[in-house]
Amino acid sequence: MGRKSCTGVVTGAIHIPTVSFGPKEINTTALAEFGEYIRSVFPTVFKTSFVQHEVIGEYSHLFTVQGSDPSLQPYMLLAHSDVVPAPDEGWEVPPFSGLERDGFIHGRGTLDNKNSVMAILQALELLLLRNYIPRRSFFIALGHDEEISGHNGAQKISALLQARGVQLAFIVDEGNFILDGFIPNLKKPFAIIAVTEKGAINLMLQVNTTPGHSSAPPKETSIGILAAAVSRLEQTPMPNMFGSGLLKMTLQELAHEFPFPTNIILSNLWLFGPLVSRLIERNYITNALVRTTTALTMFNAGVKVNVIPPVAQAIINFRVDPAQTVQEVLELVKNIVADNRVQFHVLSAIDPLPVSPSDHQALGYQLLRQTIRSVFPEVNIVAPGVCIGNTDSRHYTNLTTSIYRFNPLYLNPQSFQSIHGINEKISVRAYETQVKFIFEFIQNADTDQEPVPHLHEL
Ligand SMILES: CCCCCCCC/C=C\CCCCCCCC(=O)N[C@@H](CC(N)=O)C(=O)O
Ligand SMILES: [Zn+2]
Ligand SMILES: [Zn+2]
Repeated sequence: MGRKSCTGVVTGAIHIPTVSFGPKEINTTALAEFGEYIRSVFPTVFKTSFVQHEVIGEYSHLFTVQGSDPSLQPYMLLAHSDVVPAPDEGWEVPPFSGLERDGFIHGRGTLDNKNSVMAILQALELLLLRNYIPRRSFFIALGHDEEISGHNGAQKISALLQARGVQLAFIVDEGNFILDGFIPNLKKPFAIIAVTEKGAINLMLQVNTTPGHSSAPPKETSIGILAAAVSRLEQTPMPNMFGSGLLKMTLQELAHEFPFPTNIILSNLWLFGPLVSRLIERNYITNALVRTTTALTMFNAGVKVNVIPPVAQAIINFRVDPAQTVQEVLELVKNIVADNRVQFHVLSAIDPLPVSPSDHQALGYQLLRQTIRSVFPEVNIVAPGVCIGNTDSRHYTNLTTSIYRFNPLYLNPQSFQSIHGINEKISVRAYETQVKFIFEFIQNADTDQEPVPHLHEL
């Protein structure tokens, strides 16, 4: 390890404002500084002969850790160094201070996702310092533009590895967590490994009308027409897809942890499915698990107080349920808006990602499960699920069919709100446990043992 303490390295990382502001706006100075920073705090990683380091797309980092046994298929760990903006307002401590107080490191990126960047490199640094030589090769890919698409980071790394003929056994990225307090009546935490992620559409709606003097307004303006259209969309949720999704499987795995009568209800979803799906959609977080969500995120109109606005534009961010496609959602949207004065411009669209295997033979899934059981022995349930956000891992479907999105951290509804929100923080203990998790995971990936079917209680 360099000159800094275990958590000191995170503090320093948070301090560098690697903010992705908009589609093409990144803080290149901070990203370059971040590159220098990781070199200084993880010297062993950078000087080890069997660890190759490359800078891709100017600010992303690819590490190739050459294992001693070429017969084992390599895997890849992902994380990203950029963060979303964080204006000072509402924060208990300035978001880029990286202050350590009361057992927590505070600041933007402590959960999303500098914690993973630093924990992966720190775990590798510690292993190398102990002269550990991995058997299975692995890659570490640290994107620099995940929050605005991953086109210059993850996408370029993916293309480069494909050109080199690399195929991966599996990928582990950010995504789901060990969830605590999301389901009423369920006191115990449970780990969800996301085996797919929702799709996304950024749709711009635009209305053009003839400008004129505001003293004699027309019956409807571009703002009024557009406001009515977006309001219809907000008031008309997309269909509840509960019956067709992975969530049913997740809930069945959780069933026996609930007290009576919830355990019976969840074990008999063929009967109680409609009731359960109505309960799930009542909460805004769990609602995101049963349908395509509709978020009105931007609205622009008007040029002057006394001018009838010629153009009004709104952007809507949809997160597409894995049981639907982008095309299906766009059809539904057009039917809901039902006004041909409203133009549709799809700014970007991604279909939901394929479902990765989670059976007994799925190496990546089983290694995660095994490491969760070892590092978090109090967590009884590990189940596959859906990631409601998008991750850099979506750019790597050309290299593997096994993509798992899991952060080895506890998450409660309050900390969930801090991601992209205010007062994002990580406890020192949680960060140290994340390092331990990766430290063990890398070693578990080197064991001979193939995942073996485990016995089920009868
Ligand atoms: C029965 C299960 C209950 C589960 C409750 C759901 C709790 C949700 C838990 C974690 C979700 C956290 C999502 C993190 C995704 C982070 C990735 C991200 O921010 N991506 C951005 C950028 C992008 N690439 O588009 C995004 O906008 O999605
Ligand atoms: Zn992230
Ligand atoms: Zn994010």
